[in-house]
Amino acid sequence: MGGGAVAVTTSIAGPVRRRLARTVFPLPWAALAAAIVASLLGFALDGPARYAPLLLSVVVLGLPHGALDHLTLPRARGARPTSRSLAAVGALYLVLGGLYAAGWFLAPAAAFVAFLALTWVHWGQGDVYSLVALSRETHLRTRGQRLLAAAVRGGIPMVVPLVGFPETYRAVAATTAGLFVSGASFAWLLAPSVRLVAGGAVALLTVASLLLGRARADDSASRDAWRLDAGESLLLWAFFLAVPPLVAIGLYFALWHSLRHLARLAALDPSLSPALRRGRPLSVVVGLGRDALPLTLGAVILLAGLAAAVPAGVGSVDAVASVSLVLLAVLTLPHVVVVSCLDRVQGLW
Ligand SMILES: CC1=C(/C=C/C(C)=C/C=C/C(C)=C/C=O)C(C)(C)CCC1
Ligand SMILES: [Fe+2]
Repeated sequence: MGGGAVAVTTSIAGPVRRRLARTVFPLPWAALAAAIVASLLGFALDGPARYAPLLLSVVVLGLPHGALDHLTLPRARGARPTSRSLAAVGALYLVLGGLYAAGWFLAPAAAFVAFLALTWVHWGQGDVYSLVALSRETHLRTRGQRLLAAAVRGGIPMVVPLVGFPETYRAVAATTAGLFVSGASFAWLLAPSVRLVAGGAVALLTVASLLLGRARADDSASRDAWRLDAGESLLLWAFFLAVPPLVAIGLYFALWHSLRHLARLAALDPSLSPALRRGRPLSVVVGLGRDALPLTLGAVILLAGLAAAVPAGVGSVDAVASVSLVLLAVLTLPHVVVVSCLDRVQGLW
């Protein structure tokens, strides 16, 4: 793979790193494994309850994980947010979010496909950070390896549900685009060739990334990091193959992506470092929660505004879930810009 070795400058001190790793890794593993077992045993949520994990994930950890974007970059640079930096993030959200929101009204099917691509990139980049920064010594040594790992980690949640549950996948796409136009069916998603090519590509990427990582892991610490990567990759494959997508995406978004990002932000906040060092999780949660509350509430108000604005109206729980997805999409575009800047500041790429 191209690119020289990159050294990540996350500067998370050893004890804090270990503590964060103990929070961020085992809990979601257990939850995902339990969901796999429950699904294999035939337990399934029925009717409107199917939407509960997704809707809960949006409010509980999902929106808050982005609601700190205005504080993130100054903190990563060791500075305090200024009115200028706050205005810059506000303008970014207004312009990019506004343009993408207009895109949903003008070309909803394309906007949905763009959302899948955006999520692929973003969930991939988030996982690469955790893999690199929370391990003692990473096996992901080069930029090329990290790009490959990002393609795998973002690709699994976006593609594997299509392999296992094509009809649910199609229905969510059609309902979401259907908020804006009638007749969006997304029937092409059901074509076996589409599923085979997409699923096969992500499977090949997974194998390639793990083989390359194994070859680059040349000491015991980086071999541990590789084992964690391999175990997680297999867990995610099994999870998205076995667990119905509305439940799976909800659990993943809250307990995997958002929790990891919040842990990353906790390590940046100087006021939380005593609590992190001493292992006081409640103080960390309260500290993060306080900072995230205003803009989480702002986003809930936006959700109500968006629900009122979509042409089809919102009269059912699946439409509520779809409006939430559109809001997530619109907020995720500027969020990806902030997180990509953070990746750069922290030397991830
Ligand atoms: C709900 C759902 C889907 C899409 C979810 C997406 C795209 C979520 C993105 C969330 C983001 C970007 C959160 C911010 O970090 C799929 C895969 C179509 C399958 C059916 C269920
Ligand atoms: Fe995110």
